[in-house]
Amino acid sequence: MQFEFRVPATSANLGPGFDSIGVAVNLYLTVKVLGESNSWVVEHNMGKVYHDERNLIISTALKVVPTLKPHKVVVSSDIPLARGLGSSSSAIVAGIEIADKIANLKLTKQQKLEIATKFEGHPDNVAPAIFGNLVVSSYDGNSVTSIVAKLPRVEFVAYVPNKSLLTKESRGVLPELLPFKTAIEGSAVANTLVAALMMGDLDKAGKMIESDRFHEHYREKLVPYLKDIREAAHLLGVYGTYLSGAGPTVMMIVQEKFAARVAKQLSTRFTDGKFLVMKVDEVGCREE
Ligand SMILES: Nc1ncnc2c1ncn2[C@@H]1O[C@H](COP(=O)(O)OP(=O)(O)O)[C@@H](O)[C@H]1O
Ligand SMILES: N[C@@H](CCOP(=O)(O)O)C(=O)O
Repeated sequence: MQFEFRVPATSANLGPGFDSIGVAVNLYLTVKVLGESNSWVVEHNMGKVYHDERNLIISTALKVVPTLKPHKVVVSSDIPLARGLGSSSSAIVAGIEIADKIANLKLTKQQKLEIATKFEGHPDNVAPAIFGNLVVSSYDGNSVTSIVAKLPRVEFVAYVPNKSLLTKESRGVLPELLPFKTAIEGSAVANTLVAALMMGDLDKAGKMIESDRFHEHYREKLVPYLKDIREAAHLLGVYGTYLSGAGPTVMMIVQEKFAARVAKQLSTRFTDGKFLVMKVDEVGCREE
């Protein structure tokens, strides 16, 4: 059996939407399944990533269907690894897709979302990787409730540092508990963000994106440049700046057509990484 599909990268949190909100963007993990083989073989040029059944894509497929027959798979990706652009979520979604196709499970998107969230632990990246667009979700440890929404017309500028940061390490600096007052403030900010996005009020959305109470403050020591980029971005009229996923990428939401200019101007000052201009992916995981 041969098939090909791709999964978009995702940018999670948008500030206060910690573990809940994410958006699909137009960088892709492309997977070609070439046919049966004596053992699992994954061809790729992604550096330190396994080529056998220990590869996250394959280990995920085998978690879904342990008896899945081995295949030869060719993977290419323009999603940077461990940079806060959801590479592991895209790999998990790809693994579920492989299991679904080879074993003819006929899973619905909602079933794929439930499985992916269980594996990843939170739905904010896997949901937009599956559905495309902006997705707001909640997960109670058992089932996931999601709303897929279109964003107003904006572009994204990402500062992707040269140095990686594993999500696990960046979650390690977060507190066990939040004071009740902080939690209430954080929830109000997140609610207002979603309402502003739905009404297309990008100025208020930007203000809320930068008012997170849940995680950015704790992670600042891992991403000291966040504050400086945010300040510089304000001078360029950017709507809002946030830590993409667990970082280290810093994401800016920018008025359409200004993104290239913002990226160019910031790249003269922030030189220990690259700037990428992205658009929303409105489709999510799809067959090629
Ligand atoms: N396409 C892929 N194939 C196999 N493993 C992958 C792939 N993409 C990501 N991974 C694994 O996920 C790790 C990064 O996950 P994580 O720390 O959550 O960062 P990210 O923000 O990129 O999701 C990589 O170091 C690699 O082990
Ligand atoms: N809500 C998570 C999102 C992690 O996203 P990733 O792209 O860094 O894997 C978090 O902030 O830890």
